[in-house]
Amino acid sequence: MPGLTSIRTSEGKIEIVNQLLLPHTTEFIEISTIEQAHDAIKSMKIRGAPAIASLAALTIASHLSRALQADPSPDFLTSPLTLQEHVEGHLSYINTARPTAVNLGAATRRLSNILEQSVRAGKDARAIAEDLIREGKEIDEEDVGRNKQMSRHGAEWLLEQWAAKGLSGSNLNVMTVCNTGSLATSGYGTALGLITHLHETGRLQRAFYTQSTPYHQGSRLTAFELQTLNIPSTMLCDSMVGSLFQSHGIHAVAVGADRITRDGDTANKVGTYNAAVLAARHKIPFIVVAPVSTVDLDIADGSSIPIEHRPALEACVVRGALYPVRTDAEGLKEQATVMITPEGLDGVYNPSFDVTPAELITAIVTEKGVAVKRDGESTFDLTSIV
Ligand SMILES: CSC[C@H]1O[C@H](OP(=O)(O)O)[C@H](O)[C@@H]1O
Repeated sequence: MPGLTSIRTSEGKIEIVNQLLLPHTTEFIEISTIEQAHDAIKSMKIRGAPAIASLAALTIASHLSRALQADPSPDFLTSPLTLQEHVEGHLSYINTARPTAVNLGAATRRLSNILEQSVRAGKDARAIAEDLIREGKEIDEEDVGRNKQMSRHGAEWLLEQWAAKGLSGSNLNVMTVCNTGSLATSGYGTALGLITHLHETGRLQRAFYTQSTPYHQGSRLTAFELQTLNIPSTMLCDSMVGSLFQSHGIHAVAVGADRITRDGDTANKVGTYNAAVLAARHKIPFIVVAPVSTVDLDIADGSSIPIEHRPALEACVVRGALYPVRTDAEGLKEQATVMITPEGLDGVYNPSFDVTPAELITAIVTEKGVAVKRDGESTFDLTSIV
């Protein structure tokens, strides 16, 4: 059975599945403007670093396709420079939707570079728009093949590690955090793609995944994907990772990434750092699986990664009721939304990501291959995989 999908396009129409409602409701929403794409990303109707990059790129392409077909043509198609100003404005705007995942910025920079090259080449506005449309669609279309490549690289590397330990015949138990499958990408997935590849090649014993609260990417999305793919899986609460490692033979932890710095520090769903510390204690290989577009060579280490803090309310709802309950609970919903004061925190700490230092990461996998640290090194040289 094919995997689930985050985005679908037909006759120039873009639709996303509203991931806030999954798995109990599968509702597709049409995205036809940059503003709608921005809202969908910011409100997490669509999420996952590669998926939000694909939506941004496809929305720009769709916007320009409609402009080329409009009669009369919109003013911004009057000249290359008016087009460049118009598109750069949209790229800057969509880039503000969420700060941590670098893929969104990588996609908008790629479109900006094509725009600049086409303007410098002396092309007319319509030809430049056509270049941007092609590139925007390419950013989405290339994702699935890239994910299958990195998944194979990661799975083969992991099997080699265990074969070297005399476990060549064993199937593997792999734990993951959050959702990094088809719902987080344009298809197949990254870390969940590695798990899928092991399953497809008969080398997976079982997938384990954390709930990944408060959005529940694990219990709502990863669960849905693994069950759809008929992959044997077990869910655990975020606080149970240590207990799992104490009581079960886990052969690896494979996670995605939202931003990987030059030295290999990695921002990913909050709870990833906890799992990395526990994996190190239990000597379990910890693998990051992500496309090259997630690597930010402009940032030396994790201290410079912007960490998104989500609205307090998103962490305060349990079974439909609001928590933490305060004795002065008058208008708690209003209080829940103002618990994080402009000056700092008051009552709810709700970062969406954390940073795992390179020293806790065993391998980083992209579509170009696998990088490991040199003996005695605590950071990576990612040159061979970017
Ligand atoms: C391949 S998805 C990468 C990354 O994105 C997720 O975050 P979110 O659900 O908030 O967009 C999670 O950190 C995944 O590992």
